Amino acid sequence: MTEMSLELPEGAIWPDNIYMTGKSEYTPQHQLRSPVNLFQSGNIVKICAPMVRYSKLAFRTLVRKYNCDLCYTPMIIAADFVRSVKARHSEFTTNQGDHPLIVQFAAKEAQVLADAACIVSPFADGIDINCGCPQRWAMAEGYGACLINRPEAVQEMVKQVRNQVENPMFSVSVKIRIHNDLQRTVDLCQKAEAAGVSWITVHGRNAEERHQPVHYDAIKIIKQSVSVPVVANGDMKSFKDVENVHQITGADGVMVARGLLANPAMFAGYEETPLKCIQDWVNIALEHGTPFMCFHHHLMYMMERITSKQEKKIFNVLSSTSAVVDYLRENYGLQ
Ligand SMILES: Cc1cc2nc3c(=O)[nH]c(=O)nc-3n(C[C@H](O)[C@H](O)[C@H](O)COP(=O)(O)O)c2cc1C
Repeated sequence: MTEMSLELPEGAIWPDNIYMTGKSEYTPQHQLRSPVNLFQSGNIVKICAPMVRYSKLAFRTLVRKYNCDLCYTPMIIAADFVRSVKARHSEFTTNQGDHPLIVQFAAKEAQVLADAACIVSPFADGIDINCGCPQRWAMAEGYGACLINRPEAVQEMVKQVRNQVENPMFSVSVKIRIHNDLQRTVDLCQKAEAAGVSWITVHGRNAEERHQPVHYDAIKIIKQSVSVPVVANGDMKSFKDVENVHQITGADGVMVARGLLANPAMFAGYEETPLKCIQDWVNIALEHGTPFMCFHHHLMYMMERITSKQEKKIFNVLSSTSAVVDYLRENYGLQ
């Protein structure tokens, strides 16, 4: 398969016959946009986290305008993706400008993950294995954070993707939480490294922790224990936080979720969402035909810090895209 298949119109969904061709060919263009190269630049790599319902194509397009270097899709269940045409169509949409892009999968079986990786490999730059989701349903299914206790299973998944996706520049990363006993996390990371993982993202909390302070010291120890790049994640709300965490941990990259929802221009150094960014979101979302709920939720997040209680009372209950656009025009002069 060639780059031609990337020339579908904005927001197009890839036809199923393209998915099913499986293995992709390696082309020099892949090398140019390899995410692994980003880590070799020496600059801290700024990453938009995987976020179910939120890190979709329209939002990725927005954050890329504001200095985000690398974007993740929301988590996709690999088994459903491989099995169901409907799941593929609803879960994965991309376009030509959506690079570098990592598709994050929830998986527990190496062959299923490798199949899913082969399907997306012509259209993305890498896949990530979710080893951090602490939600009860995910753990019960054997996905997410319970994988940090199965280092051999993680190794096998990394190896199978490496062996079965032909493009050598295609990345295979993992996103983990930490153990109470940090030595077990170090062991997991070293095993993942031995299996050929491209980089490791560490959300510096254990699977039980929610709002407790992030253990940046643990991320620092992990960074010192492996040679592959390490990405720090957790509680960065401003560019200053990014710089602090970079300094404390020595991490090669930073991954941000809620900070970018609140201010998609954060990586460009803005302290709060600039009006220009809100206008960009309106333009991008309308262009992509973003469903109202998603369009509105993002605006509520972005405007949280810049609107009064009174304004929120009105804005948050608006119930159609046209009502939101009218409100923004009348109150903020947006188009
Ligand atoms: C709305 C939302 C959706 C999320 N979805 C995912 C996901 O699909 N996969 C994943 O690995 N983590 C997911 N996370 C966790 C984040 O990627 C991140 O690890 C966590 O929020 C800590 O980073 P933060 O402090 O920058 O928000 C999600 C978080 C939020 C807030």
